[in-house]
Amino acid sequence: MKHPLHVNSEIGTLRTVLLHRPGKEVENLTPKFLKRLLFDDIPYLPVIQKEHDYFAAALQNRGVEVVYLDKLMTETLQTPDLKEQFAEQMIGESKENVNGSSELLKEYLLSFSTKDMIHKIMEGVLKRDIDEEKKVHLYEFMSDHYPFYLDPMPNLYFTRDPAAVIGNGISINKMCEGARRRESIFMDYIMKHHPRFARHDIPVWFHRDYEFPMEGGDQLMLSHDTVAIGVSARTSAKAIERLAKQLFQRQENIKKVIAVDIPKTRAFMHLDTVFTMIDYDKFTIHPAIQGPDGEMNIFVLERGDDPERLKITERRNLAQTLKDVLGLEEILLLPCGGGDPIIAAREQWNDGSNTLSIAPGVVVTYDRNYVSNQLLRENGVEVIEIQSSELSRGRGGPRCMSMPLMRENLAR
Ligand SMILES: NC(=O)NCCC[C@H](N)C(=O)O
Repeated sequence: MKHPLHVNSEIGTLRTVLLHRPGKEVENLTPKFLKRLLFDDIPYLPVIQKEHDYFAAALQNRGVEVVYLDKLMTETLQTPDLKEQFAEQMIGESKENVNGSSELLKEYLLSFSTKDMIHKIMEGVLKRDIDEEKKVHLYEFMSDHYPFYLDPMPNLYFTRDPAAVIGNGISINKMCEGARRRESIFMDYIMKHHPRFARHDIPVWFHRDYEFPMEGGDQLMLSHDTVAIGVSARTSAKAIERLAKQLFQRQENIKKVIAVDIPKTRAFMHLDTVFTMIDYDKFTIHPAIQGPDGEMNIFVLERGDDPERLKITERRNLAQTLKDVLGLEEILLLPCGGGDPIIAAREQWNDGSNTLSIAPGVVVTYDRNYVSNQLLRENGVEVIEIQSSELSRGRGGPRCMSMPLMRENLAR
C-alpha cells in the first residue's frame, strides 16, 4: 500500500496537494471583524472563486492531483457518531461565542447532511440562522451584541498553515491566533478517520493540543535531512524545540532543524512570506529581514548526546548557513521587488516572496508581483502566474494556499 504522505523537499515535483476553494465564509467578513479574522479587506466571492479555480487548474495542468478540504472532510465523517463528535468539538472550541447554546447549535448543525454541515461550520453560524421559537435564553436573542455562534473561517483557503507534511509524517499545528485555532481540527480528523490516511501508520510529529503555537507557513522542508522553521509572530521557539526533538527521535534522516528568527510583524507573519525555496540553489527573500551585512539570528538544532538536550549552534548569515546545510558552493538569494525599497515592500505585502515550487526551478506566483516575477525569469526560473486581485486580500500567496501531501524525491 502506497504511503499517502511524502514530502522530502520544498521543490521536488509536486504530486498531490490539498486546497480549499474559498466559500461563503468570506462573505461573513464585515469591516467590524476584519482585524479579528485576520483580513485587510473583503474579497468578492465570485471573483476569488474564479481566481482559485484558475490556480487549481494551473496545478492540474502540470499533472498535480488536487484534493479539496471539504470533500476529504465529507468522506471522513462516515458515521453519525463521528459526525456528532466533530460537531461537538467544533462547538466546544468555540465556546466563548456559543455561551450556553451548545445543545441548540448541535441540533441545528446535525440537521444538515454531512457535506452541508461541514460547509456551515466553515461559513460560520449566525445567531439569526437559528429558528426564533427555539431560542430560550436571553443571550440567544442578543444578535446585535455579537452576530455569530460560530465564527466564519475565512482563512481556510490558506491550507498551508494548519498542518505540514514532513517526510512521511505530519505536524498538526497549534494555530497561534484564535481566529484560526479550529482549522487544524479538520486535518486531525482526516488523518485519523479518512480511509486514504487512517489505514496507514502516520507519525504525528507535533499535535494541536500542545501549549505553544506553530504554523505551517513557518515550516520549510529544505532537503531530506534539513527543516527550516521561522521563529515568527505565529511560531514559538518552544514549539520548534518540541518538533525538533520528535523528529530527531523518530525520523532518522532528519539531521538538522534551522530556526530562523524573523521580525514579529503582520506583513512578515510567517517565514514563507519573506523566504521560499525555488530551485536547488535559488531562494526568494525579502531584503528587510536581514541586517545591513546580511546578518540575522539563526540557530542550528541537532541531536544532542541526551535526547532531551539538543545541540544548538548560533549562526548569523542565512546564505552561508544555507550553503553549509545544503552542501552548495554558491546560492542565489533573489530579492523581492528586485531589492528596490518601495517595490519590495509593495510586492512583499502582496506575497511577492511567497512562491509555490511545483518542480525544481518551476514556481507558481501572483501576477501582480511583476517585478519579482521578472527577476525570477531572468534567473532561469519558470514562472506560472495566477490572477490575484481577490486572493491576495487575505495576505497569503500560492505557497500559503497549498499544502503538499506528496512530492517526488529530488534527483540529486
Ligand atoms: N503561510 C502564510 O503566510 N499564510 C497566510 C495566512 C494569512 C491569514 N490571513 C493569516 O493571517 O493567518
